[in-house]
Amino acid sequence: MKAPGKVNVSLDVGPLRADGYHSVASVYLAVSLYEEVAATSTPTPGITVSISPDSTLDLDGVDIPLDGSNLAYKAAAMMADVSEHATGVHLEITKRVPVAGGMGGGSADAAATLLACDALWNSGLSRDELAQVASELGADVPFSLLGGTAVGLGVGDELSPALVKAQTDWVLVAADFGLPTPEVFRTLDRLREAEGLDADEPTAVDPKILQALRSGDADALSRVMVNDLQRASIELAPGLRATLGRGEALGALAGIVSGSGPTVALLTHNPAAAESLAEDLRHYGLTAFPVHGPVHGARIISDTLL
Ligand SMILES: C[C@](O)(CO)[C@H](O)COP(=O)(O)OP(=O)(O)OC[C@H]1O[C@@H](n2ccc(N)nc2=O)[C@H](O)[C@@H]1O
Ligand SMILES: Nc1ncnc2c1ncn2[C@@H]1O[C@H](COP(=O)(O)OP(=O)(O)OP(=O)(O)O)[C@@H](O)[C@H]1O
Repeated sequence: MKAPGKVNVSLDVGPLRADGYHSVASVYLAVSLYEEVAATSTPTPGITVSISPDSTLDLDGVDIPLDGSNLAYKAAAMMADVSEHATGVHLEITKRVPVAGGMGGGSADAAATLLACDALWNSGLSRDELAQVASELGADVPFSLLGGTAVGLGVGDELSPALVKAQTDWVLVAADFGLPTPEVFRTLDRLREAEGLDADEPTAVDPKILQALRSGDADALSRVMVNDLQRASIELAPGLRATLGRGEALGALAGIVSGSGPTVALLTHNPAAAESLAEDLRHYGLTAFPVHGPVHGARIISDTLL
């Protein structure tokens, strides 16, 4: 199975709730950077996980747990609980999405694992039931199952698909460090508190963002994309400001920190512009991937469907 990473084209963050989460209003875009998960039955019961980085991703010094705290492991354990024919299972994850990068890489692993175990054990869960399990695993997991373009409300898990056929072309700049999502949210709360600002409850996304995405108008999109978490990510990693500036100086229409960061997403006019911007950024020693969106959510790998 493969599942995509995401960029939040807009992310409006409300106040901290009693459950430790923040309500959000976000436009999610699934992009063409995929995680892969192969699930195979094992003769002994239990769940094992192995990770093999794709050649495009440097995992040196990156800590990914292989035990019960791995999101893919958790996904398999939840599927085993509801599947009559569950067996032992080995999950082999091929990583391409930067780890702790704000692109929902672990969430993509979880989404791919849900489908892989569903197929392996014939769980009989409906797509809605799978989405329910997904939302128990994390705020971003339901979107990785769904893919495409969607508006996310609640904590990001209440999704409404947005009919977007037009493609937008981006360059993702991966950092050589991660940012823990909870710390980025906490930093935003702290910055707002220091300013004496009370965040409004987000209830809807700016319709201009969906209009720009639907018409594939990258210039219009570049004027309206926004991420409330960006300033918190920059507070924790001030070098991100330079990455955004570099991207724009080299011709990106606009740049945005993806989700909780530190990956930066740079918007371009077309695939050729994305290729050439990525090439230019590599000359500055940056890790840059040209991608496009929207792409499909978690699904069986088939080259003809790429
Ligand atoms: C930043 C985003 O990636 C934007 O799509 C998501 O909001 C984060 O989604 P995620 O990583 O799947 O988040 P989870 O694993 O569910 O939550 C991790 C932690 O992030 C914080 N969190 C997450 C989502 C949210 N709406 N409000 C939060 O405050 C909470 O501290 C939570 O304990
Ligand atoms: N399958 C997994 N892949 C990567 N990290 C995982 C996985 N399972 C658990 N983790 C842990 O979760 C942390 C965040 O992982 P992930 O790559 O999903 O972050 P992220 O992309 O920033 O998430 P999001 O955008 O959803 O906030 C990692 O630092 C790692 O310790």
